[in-house]
Amino acid sequence: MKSLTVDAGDERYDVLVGRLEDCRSRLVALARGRPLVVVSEPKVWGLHGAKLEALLPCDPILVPEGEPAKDWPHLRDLIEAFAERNLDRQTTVAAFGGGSVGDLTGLAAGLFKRGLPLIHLPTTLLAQADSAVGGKTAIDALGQKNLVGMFHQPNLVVADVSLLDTLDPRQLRAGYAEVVKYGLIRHEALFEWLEDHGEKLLAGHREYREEAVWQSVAAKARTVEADITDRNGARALLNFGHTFAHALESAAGLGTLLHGEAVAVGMVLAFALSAELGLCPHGDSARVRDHLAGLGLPTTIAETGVDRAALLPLMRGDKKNDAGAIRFVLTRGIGDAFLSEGVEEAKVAAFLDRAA
Ligand SMILES: O=C(O)C(=O)C[C@@H](O)[C@H](O)[C@H](O)COP(=O)(O)O
Ligand SMILES: [Zn+2]
Repeated sequence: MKSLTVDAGDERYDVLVGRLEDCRSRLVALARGRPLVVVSEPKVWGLHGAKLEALLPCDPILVPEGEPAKDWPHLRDLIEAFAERNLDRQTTVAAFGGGSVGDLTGLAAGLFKRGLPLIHLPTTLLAQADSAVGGKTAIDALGQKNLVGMFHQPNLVVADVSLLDTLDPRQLRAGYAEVVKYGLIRHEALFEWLEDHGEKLLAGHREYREEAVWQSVAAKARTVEADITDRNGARALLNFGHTFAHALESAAGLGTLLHGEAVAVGMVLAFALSAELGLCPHGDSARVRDHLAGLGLPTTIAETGVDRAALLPLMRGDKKNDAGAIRFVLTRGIGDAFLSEGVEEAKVAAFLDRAA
C-alpha cells in the first residue's frame, strides 16, 4: 500500500493506492459504527458492491452512470436521499464510481448541512489518477461543463487498481489521457515512461497501472497543495488541454465524448497552438499526438464530429478567463506547461479554422 497526505490548508487527508480490503480499518473508523452511505451507479455497484459490503455494512444510493448524473435534478435527488436518511454532519458519505459519481457526490456532500465527511473510492482510471484528489466537485448546467461546483475536500481517498480490471477499454483510454497530462505539464520522465509502458498499462498489467496512478496522484497532490482553491495559477496547469476539451464536450452534447477523450484532443490542440505561436518545438507537438493516437485516443477536432465554429463562443465561458481574455494553459515543450496571459481571439479563431 502506497500512501501520501494532501495538505489542504485546514484540512489534511490521505490518498492510499492499494487494495480496498487493506483499508478496512480506515473505512470502519470513518463510518463511526453506522452503515457507510455509498453513492454509486448501478454497473459499479453490481460489479463491486459486494467487495465493499464484505468490509463493512453499506447503505447504497444509486445514481445514473456517467455525465448525465451531473445535473440539477440528480443533485436535488441525492440531497433528498441524504435528507430521507436524516444524515447528520458526522455521517460519512462515500463516492464509489468514476469521475461523475465523485463530482456529484462531492457537491451534494459539500452542500448538505454545509458539509458531510467524504470518502472517494474511485473505480475508473480517470478518477483514480485525477479527479478524486483535490476537492473539486461539480455538476453541468446550461449545457456547460462543470459550471456549478465548490471545493469540498475528502477525508480519505482509496484507489484500488484491481477495480480497473472490469473497466470498458474506451473508459480506460480516456482516463489514460489524464495520466499523460501529468507527464506533459511537469514530468517529462513520466511521459517517457508512458511512451515505453503505456500499451502494457492499457492491456491490463497491474503494476504499470498502479505506478501510473501513484505518479499522477503524487503530482496532483503537490499541485493542489500549492493552490487549494484554484486562485493563484498553480492549479490551472491541471487544466492543460481543458479549455478546448470542455468546449468540445459541450459542443458534442455533454456525455457524448468522454472527458478524457476531449482532453486528449485538447492537449494536442494546446501543443499545436503553442507550436504555432512559436513557444514550443513542432517536434514535441507531433510526439504527443503520435503517442495518444497510437494508443487509440482521438487527437483531432474532425474525429469528435464537432462543428469547430461552435468552440470559440464556448471557450469564452472558461473559468480561467480574465477580463474577457481566453487564458489557455500553453507549453514550451513536454513537461513545461504554463498559464498564458491570454491569447488574442483572432489568433485562436484562425488556429481553429486550420486545426485538424
Ligand atoms: O483538479 C483540478 O484542478 C483539475 O483541473 C483537474 C481536471 O482534470 C478536472 O477535469 C477538473 O474537474 C476540471 O475542472 P474545471 O475547474 O475546469 O471545471
Ligand atoms: Zn480533466
